[in-house]
Amino acid sequence: MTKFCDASPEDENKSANVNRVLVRTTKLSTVTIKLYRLMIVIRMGIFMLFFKWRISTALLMMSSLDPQEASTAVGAMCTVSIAGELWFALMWVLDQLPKMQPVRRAVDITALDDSLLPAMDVFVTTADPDKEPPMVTANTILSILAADYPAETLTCYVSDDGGALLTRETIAEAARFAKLWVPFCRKHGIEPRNPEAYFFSTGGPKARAVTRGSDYKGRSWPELARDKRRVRREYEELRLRIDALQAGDMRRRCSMADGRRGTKAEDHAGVVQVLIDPPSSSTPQLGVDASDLVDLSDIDVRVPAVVYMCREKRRGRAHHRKAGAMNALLRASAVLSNAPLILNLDCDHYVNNSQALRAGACLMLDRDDVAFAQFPQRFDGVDPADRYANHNRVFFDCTELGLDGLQGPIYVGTGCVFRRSALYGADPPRWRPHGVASAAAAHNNFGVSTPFLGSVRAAALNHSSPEQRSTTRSSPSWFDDGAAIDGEAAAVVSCGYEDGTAWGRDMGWMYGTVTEDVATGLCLHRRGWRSAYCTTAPDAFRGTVPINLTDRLHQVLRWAAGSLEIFFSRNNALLRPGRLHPLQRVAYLNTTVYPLTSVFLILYCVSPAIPLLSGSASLSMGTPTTSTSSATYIAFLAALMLTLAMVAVLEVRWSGVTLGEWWRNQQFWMVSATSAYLAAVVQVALKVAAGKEISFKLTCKPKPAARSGAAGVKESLFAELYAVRWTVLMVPAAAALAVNVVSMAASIEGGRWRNGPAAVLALAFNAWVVMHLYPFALGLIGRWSKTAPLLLLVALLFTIRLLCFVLHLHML
Ligand SMILES: O=c1ccn([C@@H]2O[C@H](COP(=O)(O)OP(=O)(O)O[C@H]3O[C@H](CO)[C@@H](O)[C@H](O)[C@H]3O)[C@@H](O)[C@H]2O)c(=O)[nH]1
Ligand SMILES: [Mn+2]
Repeated sequence: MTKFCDASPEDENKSANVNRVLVRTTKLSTVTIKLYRLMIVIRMGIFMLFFKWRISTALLMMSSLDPQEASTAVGAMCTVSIAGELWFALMWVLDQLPKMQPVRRAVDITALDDSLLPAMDVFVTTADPDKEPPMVTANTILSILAADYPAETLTCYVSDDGGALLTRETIAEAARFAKLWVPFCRKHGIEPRNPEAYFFSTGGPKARAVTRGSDYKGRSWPELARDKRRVRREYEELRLRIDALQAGDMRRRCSMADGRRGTKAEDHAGVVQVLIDPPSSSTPQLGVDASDLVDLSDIDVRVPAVVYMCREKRRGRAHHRKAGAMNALLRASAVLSNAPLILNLDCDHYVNNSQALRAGACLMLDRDDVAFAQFPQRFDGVDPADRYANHNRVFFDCTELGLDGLQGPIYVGTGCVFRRSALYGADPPRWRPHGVASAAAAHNNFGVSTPFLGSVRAAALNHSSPEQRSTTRSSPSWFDDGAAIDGEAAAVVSCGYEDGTAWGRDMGWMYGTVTEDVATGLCLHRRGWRSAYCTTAPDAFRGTVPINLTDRLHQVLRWAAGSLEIFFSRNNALLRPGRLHPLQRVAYLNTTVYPLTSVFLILYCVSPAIPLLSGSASLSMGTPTTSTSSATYIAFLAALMLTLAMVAVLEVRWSGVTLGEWWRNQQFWMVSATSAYLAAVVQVALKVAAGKEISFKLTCKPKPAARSGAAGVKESLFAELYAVRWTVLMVPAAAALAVNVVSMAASIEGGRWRNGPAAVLALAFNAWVVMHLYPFALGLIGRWSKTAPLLLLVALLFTIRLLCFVLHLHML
């Protein structure tokens, strides 16, 4: 019960009306972290020595070259390879520096005072029911409605960017089922509150249903089995109904020759429709004993409000993808519930821990300069080997923790709680010494809607006086004037609303990039806001991932292209730093330039082949110094590799990521850097040079039936992915290594190696590449038809890379 127990200057702006510590922040300062920092510094030192040596030898070699020889080719080659090495070193430094001061935050939700809990609007985005199964969306909505948050302060907004009747009907069905599901969850305190995950245990290892009495948190343990059976039967009926809706939708589309979804998705009217009205008062409404179903006497049966939104879209008008949808949601929700906190979830990310919303609220109440609290993204249905590095653990468990020690984690889309006032372009309190700016007066920034401007004023007021946090509605009573308010809500989602305003530029979610998340977070950080990272156990939210290589590479491509778009926009982190912490700026620079690595990587690999092909410079650029410089080079490389490995091991130790996960990350980095990143560079080059817009290819979400948790699932579920087991794939890898060993042995002459060190290094490198090739080999077998051309291209690049690297060594 101590107040501000770790009172550092950072804690000074804690909210005054919190009398217990909501959030405890610990700086990691173990021996491991100290060693980690030391190793990073040592490795940077080695880099300096290496480059000093590398550049001076290159200059020396060029000056000693016979001018008859085509020294331009040699010069170009040296330049390219040194530039490559410099770039790789720079990228490593940019990646490591922001990770040097990680912190961990633990929230204490029991310290929350329910009466101070701010209202929360949850935004769910959907775009295409063909790629995003309606059943997945329905489950997400149900998990939100059943979350442990006061029903009268929670509202679920669902955006339907496809303008599909199917989506609207699905949400309506889910809303109907919620009247049973939500009280059932409350009665028995079950977890997770996503029916599919609860009944069919698809939620991964930690998210299994309560099966032991000791874990039971509800009120009538003996009744659980009976109630569960009945609710499950209802749920299965819901599934059938939604399947029938989907089948009907299919028939409808088939009967209309040109009435495909594509045309409707890009051209439809705006709709805002309240599907469940907000519960009227804050006193729990108790249920009755409906003996044929579930006994709900003494259970609060109120269900949070549900609002369906489909913003207007017209052909030829930019709709700005997810960012546009989020901004429309921001305005529509302002007119209706105007909650000070906003949670953003993609339609496939459900609430896995019913306390997650409270955890988010803790972080926001703890400090008033936090614009958003990002949760780690966790996923179901990833194959146990995580071949495509879908879990992205190094990012979520190292990078984001490191950033939290600076100015806060990067916003990466789904699973993030926002402060509404921050999204309206307001400065954080520290930079606003003279009270709230009368931003709401600026019509030209916000657009013209009287109720909306009123809500902005209410939100600003709310931000300055925390005691009235939970009552912020712009109108005295929500939906008093139902029809008028609905009409106004529809007006703020019309496609012309944003014309001539600051939406997408200084307000709301940012436009101009396909990764609106990174850009939006960057803009908030630049204004001086900070963010916080919120890890919970069990995982707060869980989502789905692309399960085949094609979809995964498309996703990586979109992220890479979006990042580069930010780099080449007015949001460039280097040119417009604003109030960014210097290391935060480094982190943003890293997140926006990384795809360029592919260019250096490929040039680096191909450059040694150029003189070979042109025949200008002989392979033996040999000078008497060959063997010594080759040995020095190898010594440097060995030191750099060794320190890299040590940094990795230490990183793995402090963060709790496994070495396997770290390795998978490296592997998939190699895969992406030689394929998707290069494509992203080309896309962005086309955009910068010719104004060709980058498209947003929606990720396909697997259907619930195909989804499965990582633990205890038989591998047969991944039949398509696992045509061949890993062990079998060891064979070609071992063969490749054997070939190398033999060729190395063959290079022994008279008891001495010709070019021995180079051969050893080539061997090691070969082993490395072969290991990276693993995921490809697996993908190739699993998905031959769809990914073959792509895979062949990448495999070709790899081969070139391998050959060139070996040649490169021999040329030194
Ligand atoms: O025009 C569009 C396109 C997409 N979406 C929604 O945006 C979300 C993300 O799309 P998805 O295809 O699932 O992309 P992912 O790569 O899986 O998503 C990650 O990366 C995106 C940025 O590229 C972020 O927007 C997401 O929040 C983040 O989870 C989904 O809910 C979509 O329904 C829309 O609402 N309108
Ligand atoms: Mn997604």
